[in-house]
Amino acid sequence: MGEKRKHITFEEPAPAAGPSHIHPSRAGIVPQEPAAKKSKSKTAAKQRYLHKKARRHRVLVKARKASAPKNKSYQPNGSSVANSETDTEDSGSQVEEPRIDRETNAEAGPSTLVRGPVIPAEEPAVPSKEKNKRKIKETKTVEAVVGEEDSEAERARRKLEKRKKREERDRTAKRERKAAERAKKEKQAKAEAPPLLGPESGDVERIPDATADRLEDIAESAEENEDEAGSESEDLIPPRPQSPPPPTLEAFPLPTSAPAPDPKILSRQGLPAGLEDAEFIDQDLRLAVDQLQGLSDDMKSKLKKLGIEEFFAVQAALLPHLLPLRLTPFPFGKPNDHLVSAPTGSGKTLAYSIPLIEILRQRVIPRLRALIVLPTRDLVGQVRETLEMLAKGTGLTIGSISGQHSIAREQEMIVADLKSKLLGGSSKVDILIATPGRLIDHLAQTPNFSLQHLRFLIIDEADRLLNQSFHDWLAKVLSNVVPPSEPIQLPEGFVRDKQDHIAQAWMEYFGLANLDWRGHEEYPLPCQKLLFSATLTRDPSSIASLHLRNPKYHIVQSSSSVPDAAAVGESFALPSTLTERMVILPPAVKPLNLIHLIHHEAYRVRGLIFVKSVESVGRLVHLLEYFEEAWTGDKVVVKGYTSEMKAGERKKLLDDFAAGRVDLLVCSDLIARGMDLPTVSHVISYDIPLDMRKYVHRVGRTARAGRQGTAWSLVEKQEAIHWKSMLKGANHEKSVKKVKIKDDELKEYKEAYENAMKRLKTLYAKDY
Ligand SMILES: Nc1ncnc2c1ncn2[C@@H]1O[C@H](COP(=O)(O)OP(=O)(O)OP(=O)(O)O)[C@@H](O)[C@H]1O
Repeated sequence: MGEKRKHITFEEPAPAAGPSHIHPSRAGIVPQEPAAKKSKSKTAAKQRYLHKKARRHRVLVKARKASAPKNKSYQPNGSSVANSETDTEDSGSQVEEPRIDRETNAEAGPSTLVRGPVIPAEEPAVPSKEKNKRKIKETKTVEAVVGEEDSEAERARRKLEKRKKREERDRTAKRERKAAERAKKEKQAKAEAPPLLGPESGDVERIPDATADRLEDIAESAEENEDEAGSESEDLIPPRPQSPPPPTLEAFPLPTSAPAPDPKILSRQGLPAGLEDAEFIDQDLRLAVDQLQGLSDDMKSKLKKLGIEEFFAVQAALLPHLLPLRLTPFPFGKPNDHLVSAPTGSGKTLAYSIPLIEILRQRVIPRLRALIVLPTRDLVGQVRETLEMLAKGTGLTIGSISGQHSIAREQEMIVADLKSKLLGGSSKVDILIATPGRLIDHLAQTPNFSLQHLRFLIIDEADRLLNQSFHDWLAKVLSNVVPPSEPIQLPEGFVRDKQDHIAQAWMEYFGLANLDWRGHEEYPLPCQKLLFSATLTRDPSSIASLHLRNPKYHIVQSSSSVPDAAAVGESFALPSTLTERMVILPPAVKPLNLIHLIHHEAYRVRGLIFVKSVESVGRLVHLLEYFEEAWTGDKVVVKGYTSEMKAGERKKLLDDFAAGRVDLLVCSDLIARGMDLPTVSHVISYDIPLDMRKYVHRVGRTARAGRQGTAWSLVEKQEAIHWKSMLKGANHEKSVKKVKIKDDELKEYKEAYENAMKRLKTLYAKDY
């Protein structure tokens, strides 16, 4: 490359006559060869190269001008030009022309120019390559001058000038854009860059980014101009050194909400210590009845008679905690309270019934020592049956108060002495099963009904009961568990026995009755609280009101589900033997789809159909009955089960259902919770449940005690979003499979269905 340049430079001064002002050795010129020897094409190439070089030279000159002191602008030939000619960018191209003219006129002809610029003495030494460039530039200038005499050339020049101006404007805009970007980058770098290391640390001194960028820009502009090789006389005005534009005002930060508190922390707030660390129990855990320590032989044989050979997970986990305890925990220890969350049908009833019987059977005199609270009358009846089976032969008495009988009748059943005023109360029963409403009634109205001897307080379906106030039933119960320290009014002849309020029987049994308790620390209440549900709440506000003592939290769930002990609210666990399906459909085709499911899916098996209201129960039962009458195929027996029916009627219906005399029960959520109907193989939510908790309890009426079961949900199209988000919120969306029932599958039922619909319309038209 260097060699080539030498050749070009050598040829350049050829047309010039007269002495050169530059010494050949300074300009890097080698002795001249005859021009005739060069080929034409080579000459053209050289010419183009010279143009290019000349342009570069002008760039350099202008850059110097821009950086020269104000009063004196740089002239390649060393002369001064008035500032007015040079201090605007636009004037840059104009400057070039007068200079050329002046040079042409002032100097003695082109030959003077060919000699090239005279480098002022004070100028720093210019490298020989640079000198070559200057020489080439001068050659170019001569050509321009000659061309100017030609009018065509003049027009071309003006055109060129215009173009140059336009391009200059573009370049200026680009430079400004770049300057703004650079300023932004600098600012960012300043904010982010670690402090620069000093030279003493061995680092190479860094060029400030801004300077480096600036140099890059100049080089880039030059490159851009070089790329425009076709342009005859490109005149690049180098960008003026610019100070970075003033920083733009920073925008005010957008308001941001404070980060949400960690749910784990939230869940712990207000929770008694011990509830943070739940014990997770695999649903598949089993324990042989014979292997359980502390179980009486009597109980073992009873269980075996009931067909129970091994304990389910919830029982295997809880019984070892409860059985070793005694009738009187004090002074042998303070019993822990327990919260148990286990799937529907997993055997929670036996998990608390067995220890209750095993511990209370040690008692000498009857006192009310266990209270079980349940939300519905039906459940009270169901649990009572279980306890009576287990209590046979122990001498323990089971009672229930749920409004099934009058209050007077119930009083007679549960209290031994209704007349005397007894500080320790009087009880006919050892275990009482109650609904909260009726319990409050008895606390307020029944003489000698006292909870002060309670050894166990059991709340089944705890999430529902804790969420319902029932005249503040829980606070009232808890205040009655604590015996009054002083009797308000003693009946005549009543002698106050200060130990009376602490279950005299066990005090005597352990030789504690005659102890002088003065000066002793108040002994702890023996009442142990056990809470159960398939959807147990851990809402701190509900839990706090229970005043739990050293509580332990047990969660039974399938091994595949991810345990989240710190999850706020409820934990949902469904039976692993449950199959879940959903059909998303327009409301108009719901009845026909239901009919298809009944006959295709659930035919000859027991099923529950849940609807949203008592009124809906009646209407759907009518429709299905009419359909079955019109239907020529196999028939199913459908009945409604509502709270409006008498207790006896309901009981009879459940018996018929259990015996297979009724195939399907259309019901509201009345029997969604806790009811143990072993023959239910299908649950159909004709109207979807409003929340996940209700869903879990509904579908939990099937797939109980390890049996298989299927749950169908008919979801109307407009409900689909809510439905899906409900499942998603409980992390359950993948468990419910979506199914589409094709029109073809419905065809066969259409005639009978239309017939039934006509009759239904006639019936309801009569009613209104
Ligand atoms: N170890 C066992 N072996 C066999 N069957 C059992 C065992 N334990 C309980 N069962 C039976 O399982 C069924 C369901 O039990 P239970 O009603 O106690 O369930 P649950 O957990 O209370 O359900 P829900 O949450 O719906 O109230 C009952 O019929 C019961 O007799």
